[in-house]
Amino acid sequence: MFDEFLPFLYFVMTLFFLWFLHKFLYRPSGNKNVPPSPPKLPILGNLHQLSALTHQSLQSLAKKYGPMMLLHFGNKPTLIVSSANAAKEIMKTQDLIFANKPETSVTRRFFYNGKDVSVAPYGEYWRQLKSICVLQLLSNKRVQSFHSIREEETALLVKEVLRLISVTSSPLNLSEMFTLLANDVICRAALGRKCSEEGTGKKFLSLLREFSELVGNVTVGEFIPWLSWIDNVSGFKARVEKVAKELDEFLEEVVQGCLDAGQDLSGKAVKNESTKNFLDILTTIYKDNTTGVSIERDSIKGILLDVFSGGTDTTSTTLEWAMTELLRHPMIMEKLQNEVRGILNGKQNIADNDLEKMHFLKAVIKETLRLHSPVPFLARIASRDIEIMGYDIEAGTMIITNSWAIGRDPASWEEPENFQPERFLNSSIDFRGLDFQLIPFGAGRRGCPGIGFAMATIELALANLAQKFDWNLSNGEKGEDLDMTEYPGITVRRKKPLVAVATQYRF
Ligand code: HEM
Repeated sequence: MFDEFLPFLYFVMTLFFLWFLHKFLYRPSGNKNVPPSPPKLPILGNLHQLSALTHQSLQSLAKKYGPMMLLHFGNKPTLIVSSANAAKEIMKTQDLIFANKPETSVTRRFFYNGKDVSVAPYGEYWRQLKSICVLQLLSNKRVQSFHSIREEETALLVKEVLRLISVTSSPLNLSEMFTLLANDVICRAALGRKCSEEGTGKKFLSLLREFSELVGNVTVGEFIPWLSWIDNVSGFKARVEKVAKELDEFLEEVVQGCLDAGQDLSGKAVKNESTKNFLDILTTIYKDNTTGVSIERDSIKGILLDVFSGGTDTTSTTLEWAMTELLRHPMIMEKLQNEVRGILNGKQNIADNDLEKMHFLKAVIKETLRLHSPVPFLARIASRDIEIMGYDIEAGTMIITNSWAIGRDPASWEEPENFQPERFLNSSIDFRGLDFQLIPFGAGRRGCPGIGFAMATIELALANLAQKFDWNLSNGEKGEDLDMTEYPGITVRRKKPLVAVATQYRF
């Protein structure tokens, strides 16, 4: 009889021991002024208070505990930042102290132990990689040089809509189309080829999907190290290993292929500057020791992975939410169509200088990014003890800035939950990292270098869809009934794909 109770007794004793350990390890913070915290549990800390849509849970908690609150993810102290002022302290005033990003065993494995730009530790090598991204891969001039890629891929999107509406009256799956567009534009700019059309490329795209899922996964072992054996038993670590190995094989092959093909017999580069893709540029820097910049082979692969992981889902998600909001607000859609059709005056090809004049289009995109910041969290690590807004933050604390919540903060925005692009028409507020109430691309040293590239793709696609088609929801569904449920991940997409009915606009 007693034997039957033994496991239970062990269980209770283990819990008691862990509670005791916890009490011992979490020393009181003395006379330090720590930010407010919700009550936490032993072992779990505040993890039990988070839902799968973590940005929403953290927004709710911040309403109660304030714009700077200290949570514990397992044993990791984590400062949650939910206001523009606090974000400015982290990413502008004290940017240097918070220039490092947190690493996990998964990001270390995928990003070549920090040899890429997005998770590399702050320092001279990272600065070199970032300047390659800003000045060479994603400069305005380079973004312009990809104009024909954007034009051709957007024309294919329009052609596909025309084809589908000529053969079926079923609604179109816009989510799928935006994913294809974003993948094809980035693949061509990065590798000079379209991954969606050939066997190994298709496999690469499916590996990238798995990669996003794995990187976005919060595993028990990351926050409660002594439970990391669960990640082994569940097969998670084996999956990471398999996907990382296969991604590396693909990237290694394209890098070697470029190194083999990139020179003529005299050793000169075959391509001229205006036709170079990211891979050409990175392999040239790798081979050429005369520029004073040298990068490792792993960094070529790491940066390519950064560009794919940072540039594809974010772009397609922005398009998806923009069209969602336009379908929910037919008057705003009409205003956009009037602007685009008026400026183009029957002209079919949309040039960069046409887009420059489309102020309402730009306002629609800004408003989309305010309400639906595709990457809801900006992560940093405090490199030393520091006081922020009167609170003491310890070295090693993880900082999560909730850019999604800041975009909806009533302290910064009137009627924050409403989609009102007009709010940006007579306003200088922009998303380039200077106005902290709108930071979908982050800010400071670690801010996104791909803003120009992303905007060029998004503006052209949206302008074409608004000019060439009229749009409705399927089955007479009303805008206000459209399902807006979000799906968790590194980028926050719609849970259900966006489907809509298009009618060709006759000029
Ligand atoms: C709508 C589209 C996009 C959004 C919303 C977006 C958002 C972001 C965000 C939030 C960060 C982190 C910034 C921070 O922590 O302060 C980031 C970093 C980054 N993004 Fe983007 N991004 C987009 C498009 C792109 C594109 C098209 C590229 C490249 C072609 C790109 C490349 C990168 C890279 C390399 C980083 C890492 C920078 C670093 O750590 O220094 N992104 N992006």
